[in-house]
Amino acid sequence: MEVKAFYWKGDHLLLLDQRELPEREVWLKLTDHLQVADAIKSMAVRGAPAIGCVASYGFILGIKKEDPQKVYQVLRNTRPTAYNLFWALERMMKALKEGKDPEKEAMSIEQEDYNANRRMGELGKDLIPDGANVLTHCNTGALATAGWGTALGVIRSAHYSGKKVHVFVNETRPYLQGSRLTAWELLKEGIPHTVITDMTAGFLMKKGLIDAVLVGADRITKRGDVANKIGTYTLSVLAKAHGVPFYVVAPTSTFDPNIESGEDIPIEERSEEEVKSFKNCTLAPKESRALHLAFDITPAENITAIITEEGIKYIKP
Ligand SMILES: CSC[C@H]1O[C@H](OP(=O)(O)O)[C@H](O)[C@@H]1O
Repeated sequence: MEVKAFYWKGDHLLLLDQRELPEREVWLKLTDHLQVADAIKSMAVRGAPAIGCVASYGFILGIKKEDPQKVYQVLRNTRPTAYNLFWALERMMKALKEGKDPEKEAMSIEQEDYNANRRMGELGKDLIPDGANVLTHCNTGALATAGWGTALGVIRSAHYSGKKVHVFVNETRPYLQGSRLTAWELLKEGIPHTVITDMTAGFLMKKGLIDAVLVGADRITKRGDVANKIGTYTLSVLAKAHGVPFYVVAPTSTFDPNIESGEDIPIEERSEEEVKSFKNCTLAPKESRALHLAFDITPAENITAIITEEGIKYIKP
């Protein structure tokens, strides 16, 4: 059975609490938009496409009792970087204004995202040679989307096409989306993988042990700059220095048509506490300051290709 991050149940949303993985599978029953907003803000659910889908269902729950504009704003204000959130909420508000069934709209958003992931998997799998060692950052799998995944979806598709693919999984401090979530997904399906600390990737590239890097995206600008999990930019510089192909995999719902340069993308800054401790484990003196930028910007010049459900855009030869 495929991994799912959420299930819409008509009058509530069942959400897998990703803060509890990999030790526990805890499902939250969300019955109003405030609970959904809190789940997004606290990263019980995360991942640009998943956030868009879940916010759409939160919008349905909210407008049963609240003014749609208020509901829209509450959900919109949860996290500032992932464009899919705004794209989905604008689509829901438009559907409402046009007299369409909002529940059908939200379910279409979910189904379209899943279909896009499968399509990107089919397109992207041919870029992964049989026997390849690939590196991925953060979590871009079923937990970050409506299912299957974006970058991890390409890796899944390559695996299920019969190719031998091994995945180096960047742990991705501080939330550990890689070591906690990507490894959990890959283990469930028996896809070979090795968790590494974030600082290991460059040395593996120098030793010729990485054949390609595949990452997701939270927002992509008109010129092809990409906002993604913090550490992505560093990986892109290392990949460029070592001649390793660097692929971004994202549906068209991640593309922001209003922004030219990545410098104009708002970068979420999260609590210092999330850097200085993890699940009650102290990682730094409580008196020390910490800087917690949740995303960074990778310039188009560092990207080999962007894979979308509409095709593969080669940024550079
Ligand atoms: C399939 S895109 C997932 C994207 O979202 C992640 O961020 P977060 O876990 O903070 O929501 C990361 O940037 C991934 O690439």
